[in-house]
Parts: sequence; C-alpha cells; structure tokens
Amino acid sequence: MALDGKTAIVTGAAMGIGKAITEILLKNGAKVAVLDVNKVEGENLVKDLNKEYGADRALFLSCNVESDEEFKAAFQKAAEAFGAIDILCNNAGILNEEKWQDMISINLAGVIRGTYLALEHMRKTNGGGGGVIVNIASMAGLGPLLTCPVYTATKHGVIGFTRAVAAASAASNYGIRVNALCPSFVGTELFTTIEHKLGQFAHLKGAANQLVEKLGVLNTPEVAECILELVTDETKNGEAFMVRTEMKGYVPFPSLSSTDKP
Ligand SMILES: NC(=O)C1=CN([C@@H]2O[C@H](COP(=O)(O)OP(=O)(O)OC[C@H]3O[C@@H](n4cnc5c(N)ncnc54)[C@H](O)[C@@H]3O)[C@@H](O)[C@H]2O)C=CC1
Ligand SMILES: CCCCC/C=C\C=C\C(=O)C/C=C\C/C=C\CCCC(=O)O
Repeated sequence: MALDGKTAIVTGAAMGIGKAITEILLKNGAKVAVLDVNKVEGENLVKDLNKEYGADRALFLSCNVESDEEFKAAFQKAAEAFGAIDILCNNAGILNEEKWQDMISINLAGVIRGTYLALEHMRKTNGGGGGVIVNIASMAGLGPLLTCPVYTATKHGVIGFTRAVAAASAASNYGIRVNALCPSFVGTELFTTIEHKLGQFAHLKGAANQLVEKLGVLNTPEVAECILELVTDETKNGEAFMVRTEMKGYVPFPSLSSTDKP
C-alpha cells in the first residue's frame, strides 16, 4: 500500500511515539487524524504540522480511547473530513502499575475498541476499501518486565489479539491487515516519568535498570520508521515486529495446529 493520498488515524498522537508516527505518515503523503486526551498538546501539534505539511493534512480530535462514544465520534469525524479511513495506529498507552485497571482499559481494551471500529469502517464486506491496522505493543508483549506485571499482561494481550484478529480478518475477506510493533525502551515521557508509577514490585527496579543499560533507549523516529514497512508491505499480516537499538525483525511464534483453523 503506497501512502500518498491515504488517510490515517493515530491514537495518543499528541506526544511521544504517536507524534513521531504522525510525522512520518505525513512526510510520506498521508493525511492524519491526531487523537488524544491532551487537547492543548494535540491542538498545538496540529497547528505546527499543518504549517509544515500543508493546510488540512492533519486534524486534531479530542478522544479518550477508554470511551466508546468519543472513539466512535472521532472515527465519524475523521471519515467525514478525509472521505475514508485507510490506516489505524492504536498507539495510546500508559505505564502505571499503581493504576493497573486503567492500564487494562487503555492499553488493551482501547486497542480492541479501536480495532473493532476500524473493521466496521474499513472492511470490504461492509462497503469499505480495506486497509491496515498497526497496534503498538512492546517488547513487554514478548517477555516479562518484572517491575510491571500488568503492563506486561496488557502488551501480551495486544499481541494475542493482533494475531487472532489478523487471521480472522483474512479468513473473512475483510481486506484489512493487522500487525503489532514491539519496541524496547523509548525515550518518551512514559519512560522518563516511570519512577513513581511502579507498584508493589518497585523494589526490583535495579534489575529493570540493568535491562535498560543492556538494551539501550531508542528515539521516537527510529520507532516510527518501522511503521512504514508494516503499513506498506501487503504480505505482512498478524506479524509482531520487534525493534531494539541493536537489531530489528519479525518475531517467530510456535506453529500450533489449532491456529491453522478458524
Ligand atoms: N516509551 C517506551 O519505552 C515504550 C512505549 N511503548 C508503547 O508506545 C505507546 C506510546 O507510548 P509513549 O509515546 O512512550 O508514551 P507518552 O506518554 O510519551 O505518550 C502517550 C500519548 O498517549 C496519550 N494518551 C494517554 N492515555 C490516553 C487515552 N486514554 N486516550 C487517548 N490518548 C491517551 C497521552 O496524552 C500522550 O499524548 C504506548 O502504547 C506504550 O505502551 C512501547 C514500548 C516502549
Ligand atoms: C525501572 C525501569 C523500568 C522502565 C520501564 C519504562 C518503560 C518501559 C516500556 C516498555 O514498553 C518496555 C520495553 C521494553 C522491555 C520489556 C521487556 C523485556 C523482556 C525481556 C525478556 O525477553 O525477558
């Protein structure tokens, strides 16, 4: 799928990884709806982006991914403004082990909510034009981050959901591919403000810091770059793409006979 003239929705796009994803999509010719709970950051960003990339290329829509109503309304407004939606990037996420119910609601239920809305808008069997969904998981979706068990669970959930819905979409001829991106640590506000958001396993932060030392810290454009392949390569569906400072690549999963069947 070439990006020129395509339209995208990115959640949690006012800052961090979502902002970098928005910028790379715009640079490659797409129009982007920037969804976020942070109105001030979101509106300022869109003002700057429209100056840089051309009027009406970006649109800010206030949306909490925890709210069915707000999410539905944002999809509707984006579809009306752009004509159709081709790409969804479910990026919004938090890391706060003390507010673990919120993490499940945003990191996992928010991704499910966004994906199901996108299937309704985009699937060929409902008059849509097909498209692609990219869910921002984490390396914590592939292995355990000991200080953050619930965050780890939400990201494992995102990968499991992505793989299942990708296979279901293909089996249903929806024309929609679904992939997950799994970055290691990235230098955003989520990462730099972690100190007071660890829960009962905060005493293990020494080991987590050693892991940070070992893996290093990515910058947001390095992560955003990986989105392009998942969006444009029509052969990629149900993939988990890991990105680390020293390597990147598709994660192999065990082949189970039960996953060959619907
Ligand atoms: N920073 C890191 O080390 C890593 C982050 N990730 C994932 O990347 C995604 C983005 O994270 P960062 O950019 O690092 O975080 P960030 O904290 O820098 O930015 C998150 C953005 O999401 C928005 N947001 C938060 N809750 C929301 C909600 N309920 N509805 C709509 N918007 C909401 C925030 O306002 C903010 O603009 C998350 O899913 C995170 O789990 C994955 C791997 C590593
Ligand atoms: C006390 C420091 C903790 C810092 C945590 C901050 C942000 C983390 C964000 C993530 O999404 C996690 C990213 C990468 C590491 C996750 C898991 C590593 C699993 C390693 C393994 O395979 O065992």
